[in-house]
Amino acid sequence: MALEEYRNRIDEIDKKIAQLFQERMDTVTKVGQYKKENNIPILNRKREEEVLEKNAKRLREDLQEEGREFFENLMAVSRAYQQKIIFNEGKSSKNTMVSVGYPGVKGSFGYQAMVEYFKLDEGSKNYTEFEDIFIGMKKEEIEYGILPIENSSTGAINKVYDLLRKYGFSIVGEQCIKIDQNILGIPGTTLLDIKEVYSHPQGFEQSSRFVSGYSDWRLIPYHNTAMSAKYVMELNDKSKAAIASREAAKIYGLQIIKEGINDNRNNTTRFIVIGKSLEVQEESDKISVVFTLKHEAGNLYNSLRFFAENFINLLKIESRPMEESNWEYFFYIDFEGNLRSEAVKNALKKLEEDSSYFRILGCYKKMSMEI
Ligand SMILES: O=C(O)C(=O)C[C@]1(C(=O)O)C=C[C@@H](O)C=C1
Repeated sequence: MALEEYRNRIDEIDKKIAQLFQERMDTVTKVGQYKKENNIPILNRKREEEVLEKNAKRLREDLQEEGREFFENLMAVSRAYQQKIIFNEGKSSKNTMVSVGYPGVKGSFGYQAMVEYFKLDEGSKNYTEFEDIFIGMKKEEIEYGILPIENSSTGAINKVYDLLRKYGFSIVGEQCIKIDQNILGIPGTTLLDIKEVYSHPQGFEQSSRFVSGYSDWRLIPYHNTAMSAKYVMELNDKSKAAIASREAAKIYGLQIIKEGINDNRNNTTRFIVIGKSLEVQEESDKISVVFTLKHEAGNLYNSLRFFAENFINLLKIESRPMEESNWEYFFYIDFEGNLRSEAVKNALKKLEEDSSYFRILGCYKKMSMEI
């Protein structure tokens, strides 16, 4: 077949796709209208996953990856259209606009987590410190915030646990991000040129094995890994380097001097999405609570017993010191379940009775990440 004939064939196919696209967008508009009337958010991650699964299976095996990408983009276009046509009329309908605060700058892991979770970066705002996100929520600058809570190599991010309790916002979702740490420098830098390295303390800690091999390097803690990459780009000096992601190298025009320096190949950070209030949905399958117990023998054992008796699977326990009383703690517990389930209601009722302080932090969809 000649090129001309192939192009004619493509034109025919595109004609059909264009008709179907228009039909789909008209239907998407109706869904958008329904969502607006019923105060339902545009993004429905569960539905999108179903659409992707269903349609990938309809395709030949060698086309499934591309098919997923096609439908992912198609739904991103649908969402943007719903936003434009329905939610943006009369622009200031603040409660329907998703605006999210993330830590760091573009290219930070917080930024990546935000894009993954909300599937967009419009209406987002960056903040330097974790606490600034909580303050931004309080001042109603943003509706949601996304913050790292735990890393698979270095453990809990204590500051975020403390802020969660201090500000009283709720966890409404979570997102895991695979973390890669790299040595970045201006083009032409070699490992031997480097004298000073900038990164977030987490960046140093996650790459401690590699970094310990260069005892002459001065390690300078910085607000955020991507911000250190930006700073190194601005310094434009071969003796300065940053530890940050590949994404940050791309955004700030830096060269990757040494790739994948994180000690743990499966280095993953779990982020939580915080909102003003609880958002319990049918598919929510994880709950977080914080409580304190009277300082008496057997109290923690007794409270955890309520979970075992109700066959509830505990996922994580973390303790944080109470500033006002030495050697007493706030316990943060994550467990499987939905707040509407009887077993969960039973366990929480008993736990609340036994606690001197008790708060449900959130009930949201658990993100499992195979490694
Ligand atoms: O089914 C919906 O809830 C829609 O709004 C439609 C649609 C789609 O394009 O298929 C768009 C956005 C949602 O995140 C999920 C799916």
